[in-house]
Amino acid sequence: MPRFAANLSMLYNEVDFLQRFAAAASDGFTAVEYLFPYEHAPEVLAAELSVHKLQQVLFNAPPGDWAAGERGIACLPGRQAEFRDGIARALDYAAALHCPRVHVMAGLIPLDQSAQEVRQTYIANLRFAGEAAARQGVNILIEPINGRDMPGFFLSRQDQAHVLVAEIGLDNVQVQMDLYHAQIVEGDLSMKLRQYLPTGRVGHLQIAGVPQRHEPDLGEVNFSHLFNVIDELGFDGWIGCEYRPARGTAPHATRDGLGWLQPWVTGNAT
Ligand SMILES: O=C(O)C(=O)[C@H](O)CO
Ligand SMILES: [Mg+2]
Repeated sequence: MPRFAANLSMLYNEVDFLQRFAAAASDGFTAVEYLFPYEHAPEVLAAELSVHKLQQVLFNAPPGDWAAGERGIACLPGRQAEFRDGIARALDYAAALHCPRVHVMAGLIPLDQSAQEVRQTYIANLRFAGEAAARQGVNILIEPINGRDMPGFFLSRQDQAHVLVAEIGLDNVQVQMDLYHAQIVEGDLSMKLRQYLPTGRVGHLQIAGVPQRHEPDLGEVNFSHLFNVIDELGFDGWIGCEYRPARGTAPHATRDGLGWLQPWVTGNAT
């Protein structure tokens, strides 16, 4: 049976961030993920996890200057020192939160650098991150993101991510396969799952309806079918529910949209 984690950056925006842990737990989630923990002290987050009996399964390394439009710095020549500091900070949080995965965003392709320099910078940075993370038993994830939501992002396709992971060459550097982005960029999701999950190189899945990034039962993708494929393939990781509830921030907007999840937590899925 697939295991689902609530993405607290997108779900439960009807309440403040620190209240989202309780909301997710009361809806039956046993695991959470979110983009960035850094506005809160690790012990505050750890207390929320502990009180609500939740596991932290994923968060992101510092992405550079998000407000200025940066979406990671891993591929940016000249930012290696900042990248390394960010990995150290992320790993401190991972230790405090007992979190086994950190997503490292690639960044937007810098147009004033050669493609070769950008690629080499990315690979060297990911090797650094992977080696540092391995020392504390953490996996580093890289995620292809669609170019409509993030124009110019360095990483957009599953095949590109798997080539890079092979070249980085560390067991603990893996792919975060977000089926929302994958459907927009390349489609053929069942076959892509069948191609990539058996490699053991996919460390985390994420889902959302396409094209509006609402609940997975809204839109063009048949997620019930995909959950059965994921189950059949024996994927034992987590599936992050990384969508914006269609009811927005109305009271109980997230809970009222969770009907799609019920068969998968009660064992009544077909
Ligand atoms: O946007 C996504 O799909 C993600 O998973 C990133 O962590 C943040 O952009
Ligand atoms: Mg994602």
